[in-house]
Amino acid sequence: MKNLHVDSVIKYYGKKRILNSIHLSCKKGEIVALVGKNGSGKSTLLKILFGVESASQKFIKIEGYIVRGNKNLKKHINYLPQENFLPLNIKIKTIIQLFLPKEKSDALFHNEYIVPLLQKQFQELSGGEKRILELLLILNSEKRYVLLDEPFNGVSPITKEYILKYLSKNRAKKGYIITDHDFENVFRIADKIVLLDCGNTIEIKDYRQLVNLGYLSETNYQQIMKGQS
Ligand SMILES: Nc1ncnc2c1ncn2[C@@H]1O[C@H](COP(=O)(O)OP(=O)(O)OP(=O)(O)O)[C@@H](O)[C@H]1O
Repeated sequence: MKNLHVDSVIKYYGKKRILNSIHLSCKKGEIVALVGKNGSGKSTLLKILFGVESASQKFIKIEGYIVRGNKNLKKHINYLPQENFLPLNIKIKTIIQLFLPKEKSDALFHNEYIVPLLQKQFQELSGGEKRILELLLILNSEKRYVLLDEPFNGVSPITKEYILKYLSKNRAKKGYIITDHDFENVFRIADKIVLLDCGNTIEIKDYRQLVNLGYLSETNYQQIMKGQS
């Protein structure tokens, strides 16, 4: 089975139970939208999956094999954190060469969004420019599963549209778990929606459930329905 499967994740911060034995899976070629209210634990779950946050308990299987140890997780999974992660004072061209194999870096050197940035250092980029560079590096990495924590944050509408098309075009190559509060755009490309609520994951079959469970307002729901008609 070509998928990333996680279950029985339990996480406490102090005495507060954040994740309550949750489970989640993502097939290769699938885009999973992980949504939930502020503070519901989405970032925590992605960090646990990538192995940069500990958990009291977790069980992760990748393509049928149980994965033990955080180093092994990183062999298969890449992660776009909410915060910038690239070195500040290195030229973008060098960062791309360090981060990607030659074939991929050469392709990125011709990307319309990257060309104007190549001779700059990361610290000289705007927030949105930083985000698209980091996102394209993660999406072009060799890893089979990617976790994207708020990829659209600070990104202008036209660039967002570009990212959505880029993801759709490349969807077959990897499995994607995306969390972002721009629910309308994320839902447009998602194959599956999972709500994190009170420490549990709930697979959403109907947008109405998101209203009943307090994630969307009635107005939000009408917006989605209007967008679909
Ligand atoms: N390092 C930490 N120490 C203690 N509590 C934390 C820590 N990181 C997160 N939390 C708490 O864990 C809960 C889940 O946080 P998390 O950042 O995972 O939520 P989220 O769903 O990603 O939220 P948002 O949508 O606002 O980004 C919150 O109550 C938060 O206050």
